[in-house]
Amino acid sequence: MELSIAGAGARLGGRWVVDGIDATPPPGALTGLLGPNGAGKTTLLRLVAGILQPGAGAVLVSDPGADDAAPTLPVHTLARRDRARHVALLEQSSDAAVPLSVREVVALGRIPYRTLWGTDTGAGAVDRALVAASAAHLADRPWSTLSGGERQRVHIARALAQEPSLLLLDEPTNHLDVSAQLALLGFVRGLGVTTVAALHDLNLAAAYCEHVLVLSDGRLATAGPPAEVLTPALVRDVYGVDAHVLSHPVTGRPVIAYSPPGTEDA
Ligand SMILES: Nc1ncnc2c1ncn2[C@@H]1O[C@H](COP(=O)(O)OP(=O)(O)OP(=O)(O)O)[C@@H](O)[C@H]1O
Repeated sequence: MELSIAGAGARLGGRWVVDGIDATPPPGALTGLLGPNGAGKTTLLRLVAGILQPGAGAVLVSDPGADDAAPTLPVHTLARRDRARHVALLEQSSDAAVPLSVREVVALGRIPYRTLWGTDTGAGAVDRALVAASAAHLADRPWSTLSGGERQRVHIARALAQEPSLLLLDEPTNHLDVSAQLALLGFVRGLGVTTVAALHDLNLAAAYCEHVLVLSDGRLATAGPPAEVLTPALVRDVYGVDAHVLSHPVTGRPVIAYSPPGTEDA
């Protein structure tokens, strides 16, 4: 699905917490949404998901039913069921204790596909999603007994079971161990689905994202391929941290080496 964010803004609590964002994440690729705490990443994801209506500008997507791929449709005007079929938002996980098994939680992602008779035509989607999120071994466990990282995998599986054409992930690597972080982003990148993921780890973004959007104080500070965007000046300006940007010896991707405060002056 093609996505175009055109001057989008959101006003919450009497101020513009997201302001005048213009961005076109590349279709079919993984875009990283970066920025310090409170920069507006979650709010922008909610705008893009269509669950928050922009107070200014628009978020446009291509019409899921049309051949023309140009993004012309304001996402918040999609019928609820269409939106639920095409757009998946993985929010920062809640710890609600629901009396469901893992498989039942993942199957919640299939609700938009149920017919009037309660049948789902996407046989196997739940199993495929469980495997993709490295959660197949958890399928029969009660949800309430899972660890934080296991729950995160199940949340991801539920979003994947939706088989969306626009995937929005809010800190998807939260709680995951290094191996699971790499596996998840590698998998998502390989999906070929337009994906926007809020990430705090600049090195993960540098390693896996084709494109990054950097927010600062609700505005778009810069956007582009990680190798062009993730410079020492950017890390200094947006995060207030000194850093060196190295080149990964194998992949050639940027590696950010942070300097603890005071060490650059020594
Ligand atoms: N409902 C709301 N009412 C008032 N202010 C809000 C509301 N929701 C978010 N904010 C404020 O908007 C700003 C952006 O919040 P948002 O959650 O989008 O940031 P974020 O970049 O996702 O942050 P983090 O990295 O800490 O998760 C913050 O200052 C936050 O306090």
